[in-house]
Amino acid sequence: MCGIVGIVGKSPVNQALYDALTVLQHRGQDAAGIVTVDKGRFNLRKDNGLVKDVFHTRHMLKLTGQLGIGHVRYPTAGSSSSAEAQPFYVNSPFGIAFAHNGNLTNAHELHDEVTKVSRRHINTTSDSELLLNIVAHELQHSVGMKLTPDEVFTAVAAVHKKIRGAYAVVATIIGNGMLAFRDPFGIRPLALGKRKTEFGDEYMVASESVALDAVGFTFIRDVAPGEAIYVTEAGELHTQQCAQNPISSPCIFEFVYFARPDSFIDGISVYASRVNMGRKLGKKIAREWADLDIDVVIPIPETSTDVALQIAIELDKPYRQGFVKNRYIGRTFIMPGQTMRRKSVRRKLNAISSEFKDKNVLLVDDSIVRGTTSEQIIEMARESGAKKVYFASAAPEIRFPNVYGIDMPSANELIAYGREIDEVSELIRADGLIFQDIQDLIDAVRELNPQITRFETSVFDGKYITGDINQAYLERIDTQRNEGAKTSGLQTELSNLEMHNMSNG
Ligand SMILES: O=P(O)(O)OC[C@H]1O[C@H](OP(=O)(O)OP(=O)(O)O)[C@H](O)[C@@H]1O
Ligand SMILES: NC(=O)CC[C@H](N)C(=O)O
Ligand SMILES: [Mg+2]
Repeated sequence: MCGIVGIVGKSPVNQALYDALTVLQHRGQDAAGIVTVDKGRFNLRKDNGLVKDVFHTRHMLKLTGQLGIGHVRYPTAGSSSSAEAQPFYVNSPFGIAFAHNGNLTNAHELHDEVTKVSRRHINTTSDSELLLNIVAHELQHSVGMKLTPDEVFTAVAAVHKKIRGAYAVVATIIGNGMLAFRDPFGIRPLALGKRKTEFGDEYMVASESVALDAVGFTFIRDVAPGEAIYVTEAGELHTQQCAQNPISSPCIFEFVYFARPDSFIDGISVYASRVNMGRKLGKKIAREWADLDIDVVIPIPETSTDVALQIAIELDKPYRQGFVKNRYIGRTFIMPGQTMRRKSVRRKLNAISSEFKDKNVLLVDDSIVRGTTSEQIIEMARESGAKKVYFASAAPEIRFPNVYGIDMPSANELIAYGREIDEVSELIRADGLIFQDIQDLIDAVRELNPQITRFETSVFDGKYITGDINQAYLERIDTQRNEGAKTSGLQTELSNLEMHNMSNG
């Protein structure tokens, strides 16, 4: 998952973009970037690293201008090279800088079209650079130096027809304004906000509403699936539905893991959805494990805490913080390699022995993906003297690869792939393992906005909402992006030109 943000302001936007990216950091820890527009020029700073490490005072001082966009990256295509950090740039038409959250599922076909038909140069292996060039190609049909909202929306409508997959996008177009749009299924989130100033209204889009809160913008609404938002440099807001058959189908994994609990996505409080997940899973545990002697419920920080507390309430058992999280280590699941992820679990979490000694503990996590966390945490609980260690997952078994912006390209790497629950339980060495039912997960989220009739749930049921995913595609992404490919160098570290990028020095 990546995080994107864009602001058309009435005063310098560099600090607000930076602050917004820091609260979107949980969506991508690999690279960060900001582009601002000032006097008809782009100022760009992007590099691998966390927001606080990428932007130093000397960069911030150069990021002048009242319009800009930003990105935090978690790679799902191409490599982790700094050359694939976003925003990306093309010089024609007008000069466009661009940031994307999601993953295109027809990138392979699009590459041929962009290079051979449009004769555009693609300098990286990132699907986002391709998407930028498709947007640029469609905007090329406009006339004159000032885009009309109609021309912008016609271009977005044409882009929707060409591309498949998940995309929430923000772009700045020199001399014109800021464009943002969301795919026709609304798989990835995008929120729109506004701030009133004495000089007029400022507009902002961001992956999560929490970014609006952090910089003092008021949430207006979610960008609708398929909709485009165009804000001119002067601050006029234009919106239009640009997709033919938009059907809201948000990614359910945003609610399980990705998003911050204080965000609202498509009218749903992420926090409330997690409390609901805890309520439903707690009831299932009470039903199916009635004879189990659980002494205490312990969350695996950080994302599962809201779920675990509600499970403890349902079971009428004490809730204790048995693990302390090192606040200086980021999320382990979105780290780029399995070696790094494995090492980080113990550096990140440490047990408070007294909470485990001679107790039967129920550990709760939001999800079990590769099993990296659960296996090590159960071992830590036992080392701390736990008698029995039971494990509950707020999400169902994850058995299918993700193709929409979550880096789970290979079924073989998923611990529940091809395995029954008791086999997974044995592998992670739990005394008992229980998963949320898929329908309960859907209900937990949907109850908070019944207008949404379906969710993107492919990692649990293998039903890919865009309808274009076949075995050949899954095999291709597996070969390109599985652990072996990443470590054997098949995914070459590009050291290509980082054009228009401020250096580290
Ligand atoms: O089965 P795995 O492959 O280990 O993946 C699942 C784990 O990874 C995530 O935690 P993470 O450390 O990324 O972030 P968090 O602090 O938000 O829980 C998630 O919350 C689970 O704990
Ligand atoms: N997680 C994402 O949204 C990734 C965006 C894009 N596919 C990239 O790899 O840079
Ligand atoms: Mg976790």
